[in-house]
Amino acid sequence: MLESLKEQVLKANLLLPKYQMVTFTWGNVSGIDREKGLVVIKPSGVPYDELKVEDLVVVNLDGEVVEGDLRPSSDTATHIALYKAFPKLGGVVHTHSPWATSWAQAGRPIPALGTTHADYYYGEIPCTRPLTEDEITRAYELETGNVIIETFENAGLDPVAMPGVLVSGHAPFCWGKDAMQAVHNAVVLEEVAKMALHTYQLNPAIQPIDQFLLDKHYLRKHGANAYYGQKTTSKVNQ
Ligand SMILES: O=C(CO)[C@@H](O)[C@H](O)COP(=O)(O)O
Repeated sequence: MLESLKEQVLKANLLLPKYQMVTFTWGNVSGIDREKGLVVIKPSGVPYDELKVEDLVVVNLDGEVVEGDLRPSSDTATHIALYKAFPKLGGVVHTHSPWATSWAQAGRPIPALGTTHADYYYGEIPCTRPLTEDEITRAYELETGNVIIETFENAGLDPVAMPGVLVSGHAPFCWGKDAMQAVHNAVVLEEVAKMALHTYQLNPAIQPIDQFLLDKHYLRKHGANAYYGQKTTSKVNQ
């Protein structure tokens, strides 16, 4: 069951150490089959260099294991909450990548300071509020998902145009149309977080880029008339 999704989720998980997004067993990637209502996710605590496709765990949207001998990621409830709230998500990734995690630990959103950011994130990358003691003790992973959803609802953010978030005091979660795009967005977030910190060191007074530059870079890759790369329908570069 779900063999092709399992292969993609395995491949996506193995990109995390390749791109130095995780240390030890930190992080996790999942993918969803929305027709079946099933999520394939990394098993908890398994070293990436030992991870095999048969180790992956399949859970339903209640978080119940329906296939697999190992326990699913400890962050499974967060992944499921995001899939339920954001119907266009096909893959979710959580990392502790150091630069993005530094911004999350500082409780600071990452402003769009340049076009690298604008190419993937349509504006400031939000940081959630801290979880309350009750949320942490009662249902930590579920409430981690809920605080992300709350952050997006309060700010009126589109999770397609903003494919990631910083969880205050914790680390980033990213997503995409599938597990591979989710990891791609996580790698970009880490790069953008590193650049932003250095940008502020060079110029503490720097302001976010203007809306017209943000629009140009985001929409040339993701808009209805996108013309970046070789897969677009537009024939004319604006
Ligand atoms: O958020 C964390 C730790 O704070 C996670 O990244 C875990 O480190 C990964 O847990 P598993 O997916 O192996 O259960």
